[in-house]
Amino acid sequence: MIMNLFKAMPARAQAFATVKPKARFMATVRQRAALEPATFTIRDGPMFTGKSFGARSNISGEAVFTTSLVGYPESLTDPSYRGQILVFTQPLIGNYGVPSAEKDPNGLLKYFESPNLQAAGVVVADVAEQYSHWTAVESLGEWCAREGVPAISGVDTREIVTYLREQGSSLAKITVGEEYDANEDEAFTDPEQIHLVRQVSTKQPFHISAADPHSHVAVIDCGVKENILRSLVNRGSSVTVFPFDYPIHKVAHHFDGVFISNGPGDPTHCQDTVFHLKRLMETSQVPIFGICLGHQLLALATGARTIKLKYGNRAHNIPALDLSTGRCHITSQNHGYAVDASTLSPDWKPYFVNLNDQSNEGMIHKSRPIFSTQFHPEAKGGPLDSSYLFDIYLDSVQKYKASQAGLYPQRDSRPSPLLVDLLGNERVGVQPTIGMQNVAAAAAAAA
Ligand SMILES: NC(=O)CC[C@H](N)C(=O)O
Repeated sequence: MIMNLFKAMPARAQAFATVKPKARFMATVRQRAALEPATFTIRDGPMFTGKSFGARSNISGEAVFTTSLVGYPESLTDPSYRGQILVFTQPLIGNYGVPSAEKDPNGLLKYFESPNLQAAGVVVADVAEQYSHWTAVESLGEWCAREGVPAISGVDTREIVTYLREQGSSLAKITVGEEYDANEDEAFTDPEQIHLVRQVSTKQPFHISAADPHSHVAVIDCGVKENILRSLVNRGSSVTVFPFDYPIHKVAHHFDGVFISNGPGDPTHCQDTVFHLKRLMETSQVPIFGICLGHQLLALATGARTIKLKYGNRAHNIPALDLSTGRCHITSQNHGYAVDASTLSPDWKPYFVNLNDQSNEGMIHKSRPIFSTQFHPEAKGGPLDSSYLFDIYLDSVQKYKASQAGLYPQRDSRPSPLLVDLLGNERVGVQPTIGMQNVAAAAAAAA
């Protein structure tokens, strides 16, 4: 083994000598940038000094932690992380690099959950500068720098996470450069004060056709993960994706099902969506499925309440008990809010419960095909234990479609050319994340 390593060395040295001068120069620039000091400061809490490996800019946001071991490209492109500084408990992050924004035959991103890096900042104990994977096109540091997202390594993430567990999710900032004066701070930006869904939702409807569609679902985009669209389209349902505040109840009769996506921030910011969902359930029998923020919005629409958890659940291995079968599923999660199950109205019952902290993990209507989950059945990253929920949903969608055949004979699963031919097939006008200052500026500009 040792002999093999020695044998490999001259070959590596030789390979480096053949690297083009420009590439060598870029590598040196990157190395220098990587050596720059950076700080991670928690408001009213400790400050940690480390090294910058991302963009040379300062940001602030809500510091949250994830205990997921893999899946950093998926997590960091999940729009639900918008405005958050993500602290990884897994100590070595970046060793398999970052894939490309390549698309699949349906026009959906193959490896990312949205086109851009969504988190406001990244905190790791140890970043891998060398990476290796067949899908990788760049390093985590190169990606963060290109996307304008600051990142810090060389800090004790155990201490940070212990603090966040004890104090709860906290406002924090990443500052890059030699001099840091805690007193000269720009204010800590609080993403809770910003309507983050408005920033990540498509500005206009778009359409993705399944190859041989059996149904057509309307998706309310609050920051939809690409794998939710893949999960529907690959199971044979075309999707038309609507902005979060689109009056969905006015167009629902064109569709066989309505789906409510995940998304960032406080669910109570989306009062328009909540009102439209309430009207939808009053005026239509259409099957509805909601995931994460979608679950919280559906709950608000039925009159239930949401609460903020101390530090949330962000992991790929959280046990959720299906109360209808007694089976436990290992689930992928990323949320800071939860539905208060004690406020569910009599037509509803809890569907799943979290076996770690007993928080609500889903609800189901007692007689209609409407349900929602706090966890992510589409995973990415995470286990696919609960992906069968998409099958249950699409079964009810097809049943509903059959029951409507007499009422709407003109409707077929190839959506009306009038409705969708004019639509594009990707998210429209969604801003990349370029640090929380920019997120705040964009919010001010949009107001
Ligand atoms: N993944 C999500 O949809 C997150 C929902 C919501 N923003 C929360 O943090 O609870």
